[in-house]
Amino acid sequence: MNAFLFSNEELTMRLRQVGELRYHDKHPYHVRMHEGKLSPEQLRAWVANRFYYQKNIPVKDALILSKLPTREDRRKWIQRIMDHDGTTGNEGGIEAWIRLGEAVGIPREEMLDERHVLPGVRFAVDAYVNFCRNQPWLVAVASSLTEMFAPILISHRIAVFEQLYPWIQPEGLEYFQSRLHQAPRDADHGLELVLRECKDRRDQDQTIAALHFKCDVLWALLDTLSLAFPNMEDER
Ligand SMILES: O=C(O)c1cc(C(=O)O)c2c(n1)C(=O)C(=O)c1cc(C(=O)O)[nH]c1-2
Repeated sequence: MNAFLFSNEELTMRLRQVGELRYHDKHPYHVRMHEGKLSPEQLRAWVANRFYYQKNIPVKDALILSKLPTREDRRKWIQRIMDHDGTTGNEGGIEAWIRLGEAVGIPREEMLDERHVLPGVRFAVDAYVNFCRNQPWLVAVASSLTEMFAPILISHRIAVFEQLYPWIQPEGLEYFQSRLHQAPRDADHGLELVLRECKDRRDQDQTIAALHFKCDVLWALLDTLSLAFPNMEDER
């Protein structure tokens, strides 16, 4: 069976290919965002619904943390939870996302009580958390590897928000600024674990499938938003 094992380079390339084909930067909702074409209502809907993803990230990271085999692995992974939940002196990513909400005009309590979260978004995000709960840690870690593709998208998003959505208060963009250094670090660690732990071709295929699944989660989130907040041209 190991005669068919991919080299580390080949596996890395195949994981990257999943992103090239299926990452959510190619979804029409994102494409329109980056063309400056989302209405304030559509952009607010994206921020309020993505909050449900953001608040669940440290939950799924805690599930993965509980399965990691060594202290060294857990010490690195725990940083993700601190990045999102915050620590003394650093409010963390969830708070930063709430401030992004305020910067686009969503009151804090409306983010916290989840009144804008659509059922399909809830199902997609819950599926991701349950995937990480139920799958072996190698597979769950592989599903986080969309972070390999996030920095380019996020750096474009910062420029797009500044230039094409000048009504957004600039303080709101701090979340994205911090992801620019956090995401590559997380992606490097996630990839290191995957390359280290894949022992046979079945493991490798499962990691590719996990990344595929995760791209579907992100895609489903945007499909749900597109249905609930269609473009005016599509309505005619
Ligand atoms: O804004 C984005 O497009 C985007 C995408 C992703 C991603 O690809 O999963 C993450 C994030 N942001 C993000 O901010 C984040 O903290 C994050 C954690 C994870 C993960 O699966 O562990 N993905 C992402």
